[in-house]
Formats: sequence, C-alpha cells, structure tokens
Amino acid sequence: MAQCCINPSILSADFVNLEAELRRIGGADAVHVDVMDNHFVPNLTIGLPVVARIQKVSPVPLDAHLMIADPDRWAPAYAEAGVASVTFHAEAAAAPVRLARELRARGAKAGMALKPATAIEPYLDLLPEMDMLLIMTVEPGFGGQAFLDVTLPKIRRAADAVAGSGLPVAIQVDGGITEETIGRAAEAGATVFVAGSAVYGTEDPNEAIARLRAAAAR
Ligand SMILES: O=C(CO)[C@@H](O)[C@H](O)COP(=O)(O)O
Repeated sequence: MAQCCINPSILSADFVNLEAELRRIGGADAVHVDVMDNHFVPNLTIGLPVVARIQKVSPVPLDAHLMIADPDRWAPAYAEAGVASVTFHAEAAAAPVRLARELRARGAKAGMALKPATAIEPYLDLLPEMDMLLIMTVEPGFGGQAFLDVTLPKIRRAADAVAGSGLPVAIQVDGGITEETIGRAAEAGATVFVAGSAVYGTEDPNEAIARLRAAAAR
C-alpha cells in the first residue's frame, strides 16, 4: 500500500488535559478533531475557539471533522484558524463545491464526509474539487462503536473512482478502526485511518499507532 495515515481522534482523549494528550501522539500523521453541534449529530463537543487553541499547541497537523449543521457558514473559519484539513458533511452542505473552494482558498485541504447510508455516486463528479473523501464507518456522533462492514463496498467504489480519475484524493475512514478492522478498510482502498479508542484507549498511544500502521500494511 502506497500511503497510510493514522489520525487519532481526540474524542477518546482526556479533554481536561488536551495539550498533554496531543504530546502522546507524536507518531501520528495528524490529529482528528471531532466538532459536534448536537444538531447534525446527537452529541456536543468543541467549537472554533478550542480548535484554534489546539491548532496553536499541536505537534501534528489538525484534521477537523465538522459534524455540524450549516457548514457553509461555519467551516471557512476553521481554515482561517490554520487547520490543515477541514471536512464537512455532504448531507449538511448547501453548496459543497463553493464551500470546498472557500476552504482551499484559505489554505486548507477540503474534505467531504458521507454517513453510512449516503451513496457516493451523486458526489463522484465533485472529486476534482476535493482533497479527501471521508467514508464514515459508523454512524457519526460517538466513539467506541463497532465498524460497519456494510460500508466496505462504498469505500471500494470511492477508491476505484479516485484511481480512475487520477486525482490525488485521499479516502479516509472513521469509526471502529482497530487492529482487527483496519486491514479490511485498507484492502477496500482507504488510505487515511481515524482511530479514537484504539489509540487513546491504550497505555501507549504511539505504540498503538505503530501497530495500526503495521496492520494496515499487511
Ligand atoms: O467521528 C467519530 C464519531 O462520530 C469518530 O472520529 C470517533 O471518535 C472514532 O472513535 P472510535 O470508533 O475509533 O473509537
């Protein structure tokens, strides 16, 4: 496999000690920051002021996943705060192409996420506008859920479309990624792996990252 990025999700980290928690994942490619608004998903986490502070102290780039309503209004500010990659949900965006262009114009990579029941096909023509597709492998909202194998065909179709296009679009998967499931997602064509409990639920997060990396490459 050419590329393998492991992005730990801070949803499973200790929110009272976030700076110290970030220092525990120096071996990661980026830190996945889950922004939830209790409207698009039934959970509430952090918003722009906290993400902007994390951005200032993080040893690795930020990969923000906005599980929020009206990303057209809120997402560009995350790019302005210096977040390296900003992902919005296709189901929530009114104008995904315009929004992706606004993110890129502010220096961020543009990602578009799809919930498990959202088909990829209506969005394939938008690939040239995106840097990443995030295929949710659980229903968004909570960490610690079981990987949904029914999402594997969609990962495969997305990866095939990206390969066919020749575009440098990453395929990210998020939810239930463990040493046991990561190989199936990688085999289907995923290239960026978000893992919360499989990293922060262990004694040594950097060791867990290394084990996930090895399992993805098997
Ligand atoms: O976006 C989400 C959940 O909505 C994820 O980023 C989870 O935080 C992943 O947690 P694990 O399933 O890896 O524990």
